[in-house]
Amino acid sequence: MPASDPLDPPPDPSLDPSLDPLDPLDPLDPLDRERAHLTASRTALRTMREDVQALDIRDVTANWVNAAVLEAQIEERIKALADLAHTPLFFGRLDYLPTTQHGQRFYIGRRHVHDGAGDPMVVDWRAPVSQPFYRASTKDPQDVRLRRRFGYTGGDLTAYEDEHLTDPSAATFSGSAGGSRTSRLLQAEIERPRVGPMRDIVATIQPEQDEIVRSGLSGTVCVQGGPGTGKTAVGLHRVAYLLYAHRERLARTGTLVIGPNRSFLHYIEQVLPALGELEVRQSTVDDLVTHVAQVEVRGEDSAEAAVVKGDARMAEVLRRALRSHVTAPAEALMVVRGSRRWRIPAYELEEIVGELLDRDIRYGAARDALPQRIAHAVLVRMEAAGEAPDDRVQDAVARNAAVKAAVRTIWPAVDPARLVLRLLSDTDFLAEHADGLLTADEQKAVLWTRPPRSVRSAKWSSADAVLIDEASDLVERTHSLGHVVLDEAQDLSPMQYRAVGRRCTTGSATVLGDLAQGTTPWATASWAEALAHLGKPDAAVEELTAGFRVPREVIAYASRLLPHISPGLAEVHSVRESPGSLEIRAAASGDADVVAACVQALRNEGSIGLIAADARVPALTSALAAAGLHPLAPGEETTPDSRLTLVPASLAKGLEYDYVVLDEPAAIVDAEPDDRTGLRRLYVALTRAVSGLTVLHAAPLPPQLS
Ligand SMILES: Nc1ncnc2c1ncn2[C@@H]1O[C@H](COP(=O)(O)OP(=O)(O)OP(=O)(O)O)[C@@H](O)[C@H]1O
Repeated sequence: MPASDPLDPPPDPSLDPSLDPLDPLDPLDPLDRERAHLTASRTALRTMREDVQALDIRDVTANWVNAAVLEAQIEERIKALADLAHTPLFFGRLDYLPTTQHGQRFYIGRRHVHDGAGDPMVVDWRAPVSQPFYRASTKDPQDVRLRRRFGYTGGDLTAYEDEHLTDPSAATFSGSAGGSRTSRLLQAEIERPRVGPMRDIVATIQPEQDEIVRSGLSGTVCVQGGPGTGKTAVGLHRVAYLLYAHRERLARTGTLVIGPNRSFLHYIEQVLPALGELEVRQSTVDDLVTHVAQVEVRGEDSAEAAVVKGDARMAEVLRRALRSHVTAPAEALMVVRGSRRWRIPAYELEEIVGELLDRDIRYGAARDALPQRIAHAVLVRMEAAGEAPDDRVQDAVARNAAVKAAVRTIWPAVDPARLVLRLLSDTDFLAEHADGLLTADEQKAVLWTRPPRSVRSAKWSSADAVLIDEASDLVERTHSLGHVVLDEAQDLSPMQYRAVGRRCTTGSATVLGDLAQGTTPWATASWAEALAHLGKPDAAVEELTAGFRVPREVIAYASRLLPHISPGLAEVHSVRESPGSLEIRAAASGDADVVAACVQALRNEGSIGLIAADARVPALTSALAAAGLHPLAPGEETTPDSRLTLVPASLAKGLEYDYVVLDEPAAIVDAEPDDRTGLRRLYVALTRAVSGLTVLHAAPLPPQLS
């Protein structure tokens, strides 16, 4: 584009090296200068979009298919170049020392913007040149002289904050709001009311989080972190980073985010699109496996049965049961071709079968290979008899009716769901294959008391679907993706880890969780074990301990439970400067007090979560309705007009609200099969609040809290 093009952005004073923004004699106010750069960047972005819109593809595409593909790509590009009013184009700036990057200045934003000459006006936060924005410090300035963060109100640039990384005498943070030892913009971001879905943290990713976000694609990372340490946020930003750094490879192989339930997935689903990534699938483990198993989950297991079904020993039971379908041939095989007959004796067939069983290949692949192996044996005989058969003859023999019939008997097709159905209904079949693996009691626990008639009529449980998934993988290898993020991983059973692991056998994973928040009877006891089941025993385990959600006083209160639920685990240290509020009240008049506490919480700005034991939800719904309050369900998006959510304790994990009213802690503990699980559930519920927590109790509080 010529320099005189009227669409060229106006000259940008912030990039004029003769004007130093830090020079007290500079007549321009730094904020005005930055606003001018913002305006110029927006104009440049508009021009980029208009350039794409004006592309004429008639002459460059040979046929309509290519044209349609190209048009779709252009549409995507136009969408990606939209200027969203409430998403600032840049949130930071780096001024390098003259020794590096030619002393250049870079504005850091969610996407790359360049001017008419192709020079960057905003660089993508994921570009290597942006990394010091997240990692540099006065101890290690990484050749950066100045780091500047910007504050926005609505879409307007209203504040900035500087760190002079090479000047030890400067106040740690200085800027339009004055000097401070901690970042006021970070504090403001953390304390911003939480109405709406989860949002990105791209402007304020912390150094230890950034290390995880930017770690390489080839390795699996496991992150242990207490409530609110940013595990989910880090996992999602890691996906965005990997898609930037390895776009082509991941476009081919695919990326998947796994969350604990659909309400959680609804809550997080906007983060990646906000970062410009629209192509990432999000799913629960249940959805993943039922899709493959092609069964519906309609049943529920007792805790005892689910623990056994989720145990890794079941993988071996299934393997044995599947292989038991292979039978040694009883008699010789006769193959007739033209006027000749070829006889393969039983012992030779047995050798072929034995060799296939010894090789570590899938049941289905071995079954597919068997006809060719038999045909080969026939060919050897033909050659010995002086014939000169070629590959076509071998193929024809492999398709011979007698060979096919032999394969059907020796190596029959097995339907994975039917196999599991039989294992769970046929006492003898289970006993035969679980011998030495499961005790008699364990076998009894998994057997159906009233076996279903068919796969379709069976009331499959979640754990059953995972068994079918395992069996399917034994028959046919599961397709592996390039990268899988597994959130709230601590709740998975060994068999579920295996199900996730086979979806990234040739790729890598990011495993996120908190051992103290494990609330399933099979919850993970150690990450080393979990990673072994996942098939990534060498993964690095990182720990995050800085808390960005829960106020100091509240996390200290909840942490009283830690020695009882996960001894040895580090307590979260809240980075929140403002104290937040914690109130613990004995409620005299039951539900009326809870409703009153919600009404009071609604006087504050932001979202309100009323968390209660699942069984209390109907009564509380009625009590709220009587007061004219109609709460949302978890995962439904809060809006400025509808800010109250009634959260059954079983669905609270991963979610957060500005103010939380916690109903009857003892009921939350009692609803679980054992004390430790109950206290863990309570720990989750106590750690959902961003600004204030009110605990109401009619029954005595669990003694571990005192
Ligand atoms: N660097 C950061 N800057 C600003 N906010 C952050 C940062 N890191 C995390 N947060 C915020 O802290 C809150 C908690 O983060 P997140 O939900 O990712 O934590 P978590 O470790 O997954 O918590 P839980 O264990 O409870 O699921 C979110 O609102 C997130 O946006």
